[in-house]
Amino acid sequence: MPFERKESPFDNDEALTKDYMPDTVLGRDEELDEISEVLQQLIDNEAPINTFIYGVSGTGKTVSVKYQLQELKQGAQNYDDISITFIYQNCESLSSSYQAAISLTNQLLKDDQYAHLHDQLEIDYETLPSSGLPKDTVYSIFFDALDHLTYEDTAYREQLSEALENIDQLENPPDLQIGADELIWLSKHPFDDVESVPSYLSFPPGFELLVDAETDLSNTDYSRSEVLSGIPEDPTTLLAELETEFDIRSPDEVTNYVTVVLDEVDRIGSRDELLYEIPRAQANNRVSNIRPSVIGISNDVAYKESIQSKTDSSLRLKEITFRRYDANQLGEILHQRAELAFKDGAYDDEIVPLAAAHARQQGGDARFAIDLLHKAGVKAKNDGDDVVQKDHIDEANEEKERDRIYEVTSDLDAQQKVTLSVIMLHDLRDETPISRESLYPKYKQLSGELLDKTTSKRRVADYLKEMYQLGLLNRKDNYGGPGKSGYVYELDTVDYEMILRVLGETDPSGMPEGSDLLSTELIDELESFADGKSAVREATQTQSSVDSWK
Ligand SMILES: Nc1ncnc2c1ncn2[C@@H]1O[C@H](COP(=O)(O)OP(=O)(O)OP(=O)(O)O)[C@@H](O)[C@H]1O
Repeated sequence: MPFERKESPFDNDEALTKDYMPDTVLGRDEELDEISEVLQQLIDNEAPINTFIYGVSGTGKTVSVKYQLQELKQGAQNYDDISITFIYQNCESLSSSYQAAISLTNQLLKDDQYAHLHDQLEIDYETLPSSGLPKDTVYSIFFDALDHLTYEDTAYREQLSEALENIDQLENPPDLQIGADELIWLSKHPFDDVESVPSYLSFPPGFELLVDAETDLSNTDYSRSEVLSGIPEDPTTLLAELETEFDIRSPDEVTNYVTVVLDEVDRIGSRDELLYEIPRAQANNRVSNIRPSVIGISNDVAYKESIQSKTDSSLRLKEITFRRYDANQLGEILHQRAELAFKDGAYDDEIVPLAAAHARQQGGDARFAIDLLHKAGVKAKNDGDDVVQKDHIDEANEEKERDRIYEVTSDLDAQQKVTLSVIMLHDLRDETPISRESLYPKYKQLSGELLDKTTSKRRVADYLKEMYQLGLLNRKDNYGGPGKSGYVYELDTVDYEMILRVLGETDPSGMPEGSDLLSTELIDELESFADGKSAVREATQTQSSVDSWK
């Protein structure tokens, strides 16, 4: 069938993608203020504050930080005594500080605006290899790179190069054969103080001889005037003259701030020393040209606690907490996105509060809310509907819930899956909620038959607790006296089809080869349940599908 363009409710579906950067961040006034308080230090040219931002998923941490950094960048343009550089790193796929340092360094090495680093770091690589280098080497390259993110190395050099091209505008222009890099270098290394010249600098012939011989050229073939013909005798004065004539701010008058943002920093786990090394880099003499600081972002509460135990007051670590969105805030965010994403009149206004309510139930996750709108739009398009309606949102929500449950369930190991099948069996027999004690005999039997081994009641209690924490099971208090489990369990969302799919998968970890977890007993019970359902259905003439058994 030839492809033909479909009618679509979308005007700009980009506005519902995960990397879309909104013009305004809604409903986060307090949090934005707290971030701006931290960043204000840089505008005020005062000691930077290190920050740790915590909040559950989708509470707008990343978008708020990025938004405020943009604002700060704009604000900073009004002040020429500060230079501010940010580096953003998502640590999602990194498992140590070593990897984070490599990734950050490579990000800088790949960035055209920092092309000077390739010369200045004097490393043999275009980018650092992902493994193989000693940790100390990686750290020293990384901090060296940070130390070169300065005004002098960027804007100043550019302006100076331009000034040198127009040097004939000076009253007494010197006859120069060197560029901005050499001039800056010379101004810092008077001839009698020079050990070696970096390989990336290019001086006229004879310069190195002059350097080696210091001021005495008697044993060379060069005369001093010959060598100095392309080199200013007093580079410091020439620089000062160029700065004044061409209105260039001297690097001595500029403070360089470098802020490293480590998003999802909990992913680098316990080997997270970078988070502490960056703020201390100046005190530990790892950098001398910049004032470094760090912003760590995480949604892991356990990580937040570990940070608190590792930091002391010398770190000046300010903590900012992002609260969950309420339904109104989610509604505002969704309204903003829906207006951008959908064509005029292509969505029913009711979808916004409905999607907000669903997302609120998911813990106030804005990412979930926006994705719901996107999925609903795609559903409307595929159904050939001009307008996105409430039904599309509900369907999208169910689909997302199924995906979520499938994801967590398929990660369970074989023992946990057997426990899940036992709960399902009891559920089919109307015997839930059920206690650990009551389900243990069936667990023991099925686990023995299917997996050839059983575990203790205590382990089964652990499985139940884990599945409760994953949101697969509901749990109620049912204290049964000393030594008895205090809880009873039942399935949270009863989607037998999905559980069967997970149980039927061939290779869950811990399974003997060639078997699956669908016990004959479970299948029989399910069949009689389905028969019962169809009998009820026939009797009541309802249209419910076999998929929604319960
Ligand atoms: N206040 C807001 N205004 C507009 N868009 C928002 C707002 N909050 C979140 N979003 C959007 O929701 C999505 C998730 O936000 P963000 O990535 O900032 O959350 P997060 O708290 O960093 O989540 P995680 O911890 O999972 O990384 C993004 O697409 C973002 O643009």
